[in-house]
Amino acid sequence: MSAELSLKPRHLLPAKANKRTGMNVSVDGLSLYYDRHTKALDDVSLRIKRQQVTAFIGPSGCGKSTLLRCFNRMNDQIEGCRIEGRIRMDKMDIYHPRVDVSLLRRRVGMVFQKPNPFPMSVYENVAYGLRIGGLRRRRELDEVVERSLRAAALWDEVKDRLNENALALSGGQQQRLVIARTIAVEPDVLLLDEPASSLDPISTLKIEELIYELKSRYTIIIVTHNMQQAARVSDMTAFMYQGRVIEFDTADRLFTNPKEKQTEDYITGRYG
Ligand SMILES: Nc1ncnc2c1ncn2[C@@H]1O[C@H](COP(=O)(O)OP(=O)(O)OP(=O)(O)O)[C@@H](O)[C@H]1O
Repeated sequence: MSAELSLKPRHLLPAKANKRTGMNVSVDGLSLYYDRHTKALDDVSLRIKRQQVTAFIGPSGCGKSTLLRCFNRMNDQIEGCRIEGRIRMDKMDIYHPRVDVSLLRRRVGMVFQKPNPFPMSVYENVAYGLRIGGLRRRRELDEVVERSLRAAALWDEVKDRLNENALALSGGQQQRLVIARTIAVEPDVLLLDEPASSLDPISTLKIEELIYELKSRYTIIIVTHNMQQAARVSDMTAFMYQGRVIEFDTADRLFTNPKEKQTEDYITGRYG
C-alpha cells in the first residue's frame, strides 16, 4: 500500500480497517535541529504500542514537546528545522515525501496544554472537522457529535448547552470538548501536550480517567511535567534528558526501580 493510500480518513477505508485500534509507532535514530546550533533531539529510538499510553517526562527543555510534535509533523512549519531518522506508524514512513500532511494530522490528533476551543457553539466545535471531512447530513453529524462528547465524558454536562458558545464552558470542560473535537474525526494516535497542566485537581482527575477510558481505541502519547500523573496514566514512560531518551520502560519499573542514575535523580527530585 502506498504512503498516500494508507493515510486515507477512516470513512474512506475498507470496513475491516475501521476496526483498527491505534497504530504502532516506531522511532528510529531521530535527531532534530532547530538550527545549526540547536540540536533538540539526539538519536531517539522508541517503540510505542497501540492501545497503550506512553508518557514522556524529563526536565524543562529536554525535548519532550519537540518529540511529540514530530508525530504530526508540526515541526515542519518551523523555518530552518531539520530532521534526520525515521518515524513509522504501522508500516508507513510519515516523513515520506508522498505523505499528505493534512491527512496525517487527521490520523494523529493533538491536544495542547491550554484548552483551545473555537469561538463557536459546543456542537459546532465537534462538528467542524467532520464538515471539513465532507460529512453534511445533520442526522449523521448529530450522531457523531453525541458519540464524541460521550467518549470525552462530557455529554451529560453539555447535552442541554449544545448551542452555547464553547468559551462559556469551564476550563476542564473546554479541554474535554477539545478532546471530543479531536476524536470526532477518528484519529489513530492522540498526542497530549500537558493536557491537564492548566486545570484544577478535579478536572485533572477527569482528564486522567478519560485517558484511561480512551486508550483501548488509540495510541496515546502524553507529555507531562507531573510525575505522579505519568505514573498514574501511562503504561510506558520515557525519561528524556538533553534531547536523548535515557530510559524507556514500563511506568511501574521506571518509577520504582529505574536502571539509570539520571532517571533516579530526576524521579527522586534531585534535579529538574
Ligand atoms: N521553535 C523553536 N526554535 C528554536 N529552538 C526551540 C524551538 N522550540 C524549542 N526549542 C528548543 O529546543 C529544546 C527542546 O525544547 P522542548 O520545548 O521540546 O522541551 P520540553 O522538554 O518540552 O520543555 P518544557 O518541559 O519546558 O516544555 C529547548 O532547548 C528549546 O529551547
